[in-house]
Amino acid sequence: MPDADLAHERDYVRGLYRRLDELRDEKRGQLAAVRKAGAVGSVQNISERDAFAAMYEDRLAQLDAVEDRLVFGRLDLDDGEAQYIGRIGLSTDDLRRLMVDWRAPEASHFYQATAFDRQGVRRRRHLILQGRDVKAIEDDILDADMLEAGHHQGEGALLAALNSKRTGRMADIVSTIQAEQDRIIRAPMPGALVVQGGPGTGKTAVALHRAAYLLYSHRDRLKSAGVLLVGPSPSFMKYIERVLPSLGETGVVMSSLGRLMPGINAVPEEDPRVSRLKGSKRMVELVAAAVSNRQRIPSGDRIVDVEGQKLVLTPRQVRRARDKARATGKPYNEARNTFVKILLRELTEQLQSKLEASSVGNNADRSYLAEDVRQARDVRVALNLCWMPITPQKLLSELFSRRAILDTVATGLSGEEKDLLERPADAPWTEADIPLLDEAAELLGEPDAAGSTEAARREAERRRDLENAERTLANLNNALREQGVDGVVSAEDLADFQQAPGARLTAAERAVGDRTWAYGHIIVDEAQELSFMQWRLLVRRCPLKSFTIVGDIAQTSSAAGASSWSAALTPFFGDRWQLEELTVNYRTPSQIAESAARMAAAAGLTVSAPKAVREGQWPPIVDRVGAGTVVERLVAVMPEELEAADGGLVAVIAPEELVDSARNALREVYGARVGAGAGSFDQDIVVIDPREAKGLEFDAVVVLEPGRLVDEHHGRVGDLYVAMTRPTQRLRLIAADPLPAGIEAQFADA
Ligand SMILES: Nc1ncnc2c1ncn2[C@@H]1O[C@H](COP(=O)(O)OP(=O)(O)OP(=O)(O)O)[C@@H](O)[C@H]1O
Repeated sequence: MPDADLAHERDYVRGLYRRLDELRDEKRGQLAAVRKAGAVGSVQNISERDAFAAMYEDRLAQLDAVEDRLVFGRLDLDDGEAQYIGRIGLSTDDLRRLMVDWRAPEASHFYQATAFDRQGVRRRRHLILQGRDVKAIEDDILDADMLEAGHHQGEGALLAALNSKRTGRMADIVSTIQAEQDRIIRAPMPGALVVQGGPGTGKTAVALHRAAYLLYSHRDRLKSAGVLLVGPSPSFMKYIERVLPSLGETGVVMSSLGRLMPGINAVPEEDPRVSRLKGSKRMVELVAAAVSNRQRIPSGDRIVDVEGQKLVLTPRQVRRARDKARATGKPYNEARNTFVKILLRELTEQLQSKLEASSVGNNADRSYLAEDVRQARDVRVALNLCWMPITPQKLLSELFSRRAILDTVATGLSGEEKDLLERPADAPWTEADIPLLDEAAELLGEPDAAGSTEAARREAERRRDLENAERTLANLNNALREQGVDGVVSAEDLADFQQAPGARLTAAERAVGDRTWAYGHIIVDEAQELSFMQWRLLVRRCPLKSFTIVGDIAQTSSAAGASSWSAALTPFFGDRWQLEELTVNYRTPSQIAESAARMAAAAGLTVSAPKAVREGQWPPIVDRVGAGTVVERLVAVMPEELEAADGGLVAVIAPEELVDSARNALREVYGARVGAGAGSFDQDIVVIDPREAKGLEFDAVVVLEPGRLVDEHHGRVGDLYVAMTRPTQRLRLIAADPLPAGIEAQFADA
């Protein structure tokens, strides 16, 4: 009987939360005990205790993170067993399984089974929770025989999720992952997987759940190498930042394209021509030329004074030393050490012969002379002029701010192109500069020898920690097994935990600060926006080329972005990438989705127009208004939009030049309810440009002057397509300028 079913599920779910509480108490107790023991005992004991404490903390954080909707599904199987599916796996003390982690192989049936392909499942049940209580249950009966037993129907867990109000933060979809999405989430890790999908098909959701899945199924490898997730902008990263923690995963490094170089926080590049040029393959040659240009052969002999003796440095000597140093194949700053050593030795020999000849220092100690040469200011200046140690920032800032250098180095660029590259030395770095800085860093290597020694020292220390870790691992794993945490600790984990207290960093934390970190897997969202140079940077960060690449070629708005996957990826992956498609739009109601697709098609954009999963309440609305009154109309219609959004989020997406006036006008009426753009999605009205809107979604969207978003001075068709596909409920366009062709035809009588 249905009500008895509900009572049973409530009871079971109460039991699961009880078990969760028990585990939390247990961890808290263990943590307190370890902390109480304090920092006494041998170094080995203390570091072991630190390791335990850190692991208890991590496990506790994970147990706390899964509180909300801990369990969401149940499968009734052919063999009569009932299997509960939730955010983590839970077992009793005597290892009887209470709930299966959604990422475990057997949980895939929850997402994949259909009436045609039951996969041993008779009934799939969705448990809809409110707090810790089961509010409703919904059944998909896959085995017709079960229909007789009666079943629970509702709006459908998926539709309920899709119709819910947006909060400005993305939520996980773990309870309603659809079969085509699940197949991608669980695809094997090696190689490059490209997920193409139109707007709202769940690409971002799939990317995030795949990160959680890979961390679960390849924990050993990924826990030490880490996963990097790259998105287009800081506001987008903020939008998605809560999803992985809600899935109990905190070990993913999330970065927008402007933050991929540690220590630099780049601003967007405003000029599309600059983005295009700085993103192009030609920059590889330019940066290499800029580096070589820093090695100079003097035009004539140079006299250097060492302790009153005149020594000569000839162009020939310098050339020979340079060639030998280059032949080491080391990066510029590291090869410089060889260059300097050779010339110091030669100058020392010269000094010695001079002293011998003048009989002043016949008995001079050679090492003492070498020190004299090394310390001499003249020598330092002369060597620096030939081969200056340099940082990537200095290299590029001088290249772009001194026309004379640019003219010498950029031989393949036109005058107009060089104009585009020129910028003041103190201008902030833009997103387009980041891959060039990275390219330069790669060619330059460590800026000074001390740095590389430090890196070597850290590595040696880590190797020692690893050996220690292996010794204590057996011990630790036994203890953990007693706590029901199985197989999660590797020697690497322990080595990380055993670092000195200040340096107790997870792989993710260490990776963030290390440009040369090699990730185990990289997930790229909105990947259509990436330039050649950005791809080059990312591939360098994952030498194994294990990538998940999600995006929609039709939504490209960056001038340096891709117009085909093959063109973008072949230079890096050859033909070793696999394409998967997502075909259902979960965000935008069908009337709006179709209107956006017709607009895009009329503008010549090839779109993969996904099938919308639901009908909306409203068709798109178009307001034609008189010149100069767009903002006025916006203010006039806002009450209607807010009412329709019913407490949800309303976004105004406007061409850049209208953003400020629209925001100011709305602020006069709505004050602090109006968000200031990127990262202000806690307010219920936001005014943004299409670039900031990328990847986000809102209950209602008002687009100002859609015609301008497609005109090539302002943006690309992709921008309007992005703007029109952001709403989950309602779309309004306000235009004084002519409407784009594809829209004009649809709303001829508007
Ligand atoms: N299986 C699902 N269950 C519930 N909600 C889903 C599901 N798949 C997608 N969604 C929801 O649909 C919306 C769109 O998803 P998402 O942002 O991942 O799409 P996208 O393909 O990245 O879109 P775009 O390319 O337009 O930015 C989100 O609100 C997401 O939570």
